Amino acid sequence: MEKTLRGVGVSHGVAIGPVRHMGTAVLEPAATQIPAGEAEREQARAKQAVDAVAADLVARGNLAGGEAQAVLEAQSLMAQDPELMADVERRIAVGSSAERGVYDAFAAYRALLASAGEYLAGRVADLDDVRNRIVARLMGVPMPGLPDSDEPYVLLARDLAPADTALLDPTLVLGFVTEEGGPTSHSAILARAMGVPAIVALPGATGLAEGTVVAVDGSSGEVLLDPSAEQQAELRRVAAERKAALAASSGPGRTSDGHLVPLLANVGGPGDVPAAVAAGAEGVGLFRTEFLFLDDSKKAPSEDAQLTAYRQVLEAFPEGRVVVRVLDAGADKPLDFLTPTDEPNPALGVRGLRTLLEHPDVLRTQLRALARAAEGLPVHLEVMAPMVADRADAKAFAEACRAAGLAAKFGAMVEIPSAALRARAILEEVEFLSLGTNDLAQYTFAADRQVGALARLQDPWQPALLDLVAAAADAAKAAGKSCGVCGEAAADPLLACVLTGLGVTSLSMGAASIPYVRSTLAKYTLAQCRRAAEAARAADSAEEARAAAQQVLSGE
Ligand SMILES: C=C(OP(=O)(O)O)C(=O)O
Ligand SMILES: [Mg+2]
Repeated sequence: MEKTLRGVGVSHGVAIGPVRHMGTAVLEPAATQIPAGEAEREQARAKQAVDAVAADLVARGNLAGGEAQAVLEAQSLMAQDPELMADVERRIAVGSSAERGVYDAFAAYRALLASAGEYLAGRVADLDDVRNRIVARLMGVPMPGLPDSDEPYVLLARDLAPADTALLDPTLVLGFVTEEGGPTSHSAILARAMGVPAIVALPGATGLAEGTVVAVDGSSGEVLLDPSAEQQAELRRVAAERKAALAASSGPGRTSDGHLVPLLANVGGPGDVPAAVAAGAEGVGLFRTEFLFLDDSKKAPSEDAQLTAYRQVLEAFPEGRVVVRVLDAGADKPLDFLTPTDEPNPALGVRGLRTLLEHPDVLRTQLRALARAAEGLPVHLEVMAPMVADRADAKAFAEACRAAGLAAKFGAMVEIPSAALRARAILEEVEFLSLGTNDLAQYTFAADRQVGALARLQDPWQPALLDLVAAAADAAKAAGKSCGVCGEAAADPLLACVLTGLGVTSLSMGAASIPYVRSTLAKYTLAQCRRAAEAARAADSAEEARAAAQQVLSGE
């Protein structure tokens, strides 16, 4: 294999460490019969695997402590259930292999649990996890799902779903490399939120052997295999220098001639707030509330649970601005209890605001929790709806906000081309716009944001996308209202200057990108940004637009 692989760098920085695969194996062992003479050996193998998994779960519980410890200890007891073990041994005695015996015995137990009332049925997922651990150990393959590692690693995956990424331990994941996904995929967004280097759309990434040491350069998109000690030292030195230079930039977002462009953070919950504050975010420009809903895909979190999470985020920015997006379920962020499963094309189906208008109780609970969370705080709360298509959508959302007694500004995300084209009408109903350039690119170019092969069309430098940004920003200016960008386009320092030139009034991004954008924006005047924007819009491709903007900015 080549020593250097190339993909699309989507989150800056350098990570060096061994790779661990996101396990994807379907753990159904073959149902072949074993000779009778091997039964005893297979039974011993099964017992050994069960004991090892049970001990491992207890050890992990001891490390984790708290509630997690109780869950892991309960799982360990499940693994060692005497009746379950007796069933495994019976199955092996009549010809099953150890792995198949475990698989079938757990299936029978699972059926019993599933039919034994709500509480026990809720334990089915825990049981499946125990079964997968034992079967994976017997088959000698990685566990499906997140890698089992106590050492920091670079995560390799075909792609990452929000449900996977919500469980990632930021102290263990040094960086991500995925085969699929574009710059706006959730793997990329999460990597930026965690501030770890990441590369997406790297064909063959999952072919790397488990444990291979790699150096991931999230700026260049390069993965170096087995880097020498000198190469590692050089990469670390360059990354540290870059970081120190960035740390030196501070203060509010502004051009060199003082035009203010507030730099806000994209967060998924209270856990992302410290990084946002540390990066000097002037507030939150996108609080993706769906991450609060991922813990239990069967129902929404209670009003009180939501209130606690919202309050924690609001309190972190006492005098600042916090823009909360109401639940954006569906398509790439499905929720069992809300998202239809029979849609031929979920990205074009009932998702975002459409889902909430079909489930007004969920919207009402969320808005009430937000209203209560903001009570008594000096924060400037703004609430916006995802996937607004037209004025009727904007009106329905504004009415729901008013009905919930929300003392906040109500806004609409512009992530469907129709909303950008008719921004003026939408602004009759709401007080601000926020451009979701990830979905706006997806719908403008009919290019699924999860498909790595279409990365060219998801590139936010596409002049057609810039035209739509300009249309929305112009309408907002005419109405005397604000129009921010909260899609990943805002995290690209050069593009951030172009967006400023197009008339965008704030930029919101993963916390780790804020210093990069701040230091680049501070180098140019508003007039230069405007000229760069004009040059980019006059181009015919994303590459030309980028080069044209670069030329304008570097030539002056
Ligand atoms: C900000 C956006 O929302 P999300 O990435 O969560 O769909 C967007 O679509 O640009
Ligand atoms: Mg979106």
